[in-house]
Amino acid sequence: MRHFDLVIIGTGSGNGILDERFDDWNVAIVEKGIGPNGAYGGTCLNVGCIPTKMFVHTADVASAPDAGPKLGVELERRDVRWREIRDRIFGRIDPIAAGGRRYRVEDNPNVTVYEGTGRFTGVKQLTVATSSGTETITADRFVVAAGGRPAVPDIPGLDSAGYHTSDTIMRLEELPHRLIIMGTGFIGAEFAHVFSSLGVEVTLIGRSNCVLRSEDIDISQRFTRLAADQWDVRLNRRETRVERRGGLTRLHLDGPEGTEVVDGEQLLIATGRVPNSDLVDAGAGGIATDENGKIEVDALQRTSVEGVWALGDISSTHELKHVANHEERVVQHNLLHPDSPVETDHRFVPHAVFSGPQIASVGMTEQEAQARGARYVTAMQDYAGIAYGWAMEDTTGFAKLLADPATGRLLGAHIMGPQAPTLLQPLIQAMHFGIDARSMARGQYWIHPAMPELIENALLNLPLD
Ligand SMILES: Cc1cc2nc3c(=O)[nH]c(=O)nc-3n(C[C@H](O)[C@H](O)[C@H](O)COP(=O)(O)OP(=O)(O)OC[C@H]3O[C@@H](n4cnc5c(N)ncnc54)[C@H](O)[C@@H]3O)c2cc1C
Ligand SMILES: NC(=O)c1ccc[n+]([C@@H]2O[C@H](COP(=O)([O-])OP(=O)(O)OC[C@H]3O[C@@H](n4cnc5c(N)ncnc54)[C@H](O)[C@@H]3O)[C@@H](O)[C@H]2O)c1
Repeated sequence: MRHFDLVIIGTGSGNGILDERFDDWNVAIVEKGIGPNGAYGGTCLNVGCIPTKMFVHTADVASAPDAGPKLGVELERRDVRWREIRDRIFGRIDPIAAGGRRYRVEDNPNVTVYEGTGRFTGVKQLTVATSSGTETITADRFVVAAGGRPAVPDIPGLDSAGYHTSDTIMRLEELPHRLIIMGTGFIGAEFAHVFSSLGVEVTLIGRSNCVLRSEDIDISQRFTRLAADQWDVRLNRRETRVERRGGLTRLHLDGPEGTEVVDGEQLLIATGRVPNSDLVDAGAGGIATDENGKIEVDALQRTSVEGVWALGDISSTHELKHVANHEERVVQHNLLHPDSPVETDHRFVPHAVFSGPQIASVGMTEQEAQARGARYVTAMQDYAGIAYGWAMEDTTGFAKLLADPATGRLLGAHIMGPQAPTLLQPLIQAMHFGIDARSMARGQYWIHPAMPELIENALLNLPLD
């Protein structure tokens, strides 16, 4: 049985742990391969953040004609060359994944890469099934960075009818005329924007009464209205059955007005993700998981087994790449410096939804502030009320801030509209570094007439004590 100083399971954020400081460590990396091609490098690079945002940018360009008429410009989207779009994106990504694999396999003499699924078969003992057989390895330290996978609901007929998830939808051979998307969270909202901008008719199915229901109430209500203007949005629905007939997938639903059927050439399931703790058989390794299957970690990212760390989607409540990367840096430090460990900082975790419009958020939503009994005031600022908003003729975007009225400290910030993620960044900075709203608004210049004036005005609108 080969024994290592360190075994890392998963090459998403886990891959980033190793640098030259580990050159004299004997390390094994275990990776089963992700996506349709069994790629190296995890979700974000191959089937997540990066390709989706490359499609989103293309979609934004493709939807530019929609903004023309109100500015007195008539534009036309004449042709969408789907295969060219797809192949440009994966023509860039696939070689990066292959290069990452090659680097570890060929250029890291201290690293052994096992290409197969690893399952714990004892405490600090992993059995890996590779194409050349099964091998059991042990190590002083393990990092479990095995991420998650799309959750697929149990609906009669779904398996035989066939479906896509975010792992496969971006590699379609042809654009469908109609696409059904099940799930109104991040992935549903982003792919609805991507495909509708490329000319596909999108039907979006949700169980609750709004789209992006975890967002601040004002954001999700406004977004739900805007979604219904662009897509066939069906809320408060339950799926009862799926069938495939005559080249179409037919989804049977129960809703407020009884039963109904929607159809489309393709069906995308976007109903959340499940952690891969079952795939690694965390339990057999003595590693405690919670009721959602997430590996339990403390502030140092340690699991219930001494010498076993976990990071990213398999353990974090925030399924976001910047969080996985932060946790990876914490684990890296703690492996290298066991006598002076550092803690993960999850105080102000931002996120963005790259849909149409874009959304970005950090800190408390108003409903969370109410539930926690926090003392807070709010301020709203429409894009329509700033000079750059006039230039864009924006009528729907806004920023909403929550702050402590006594200290002026920001509690939450939520933006919906053009460049929302970029506009949010200074507010994240203010929250991290404890800059109060008044100092932030009046302690610096704001470029005129640029979009961040949205933030300046929102800050000034806060009714502080
Ligand atoms: C469509 C989509 C879009 C996204 N967009 C964004 C975005 O814009 N911004 C953002 O911040 N986040 C985004 N995310 C989330 C982000 O991709 C994840 O939070 C992040 O990639 C998680 O990284 P990780 O290292 O925890 O896991 P992963 O990157 O998933 O890595 C886990 C690796 O472990 C391997 N593995 C699993 N089980 C085993 C096993 N038993 N043996 C061997 N190997 C195993 C897997 O093959 C995988 O390669 C998106 C996710 C999706 C699905
Ligand atoms: N821009 C980004 O940062 C980004 C983009 C994509 C994904 N992600 C990450 O990936 C995670 C997964 O994305 P997601 O959109 O799949 O999950 P999500 O949790 O955002 O949304 C899933 C939605 O599906 C609903 N749902 C569950 N079962 C359903 C069913 N049977 N029928 C209809 N709806 C159902 C849920 O109620 C929820 O609203 C996100 O939570 C996010 O952390 C991030």
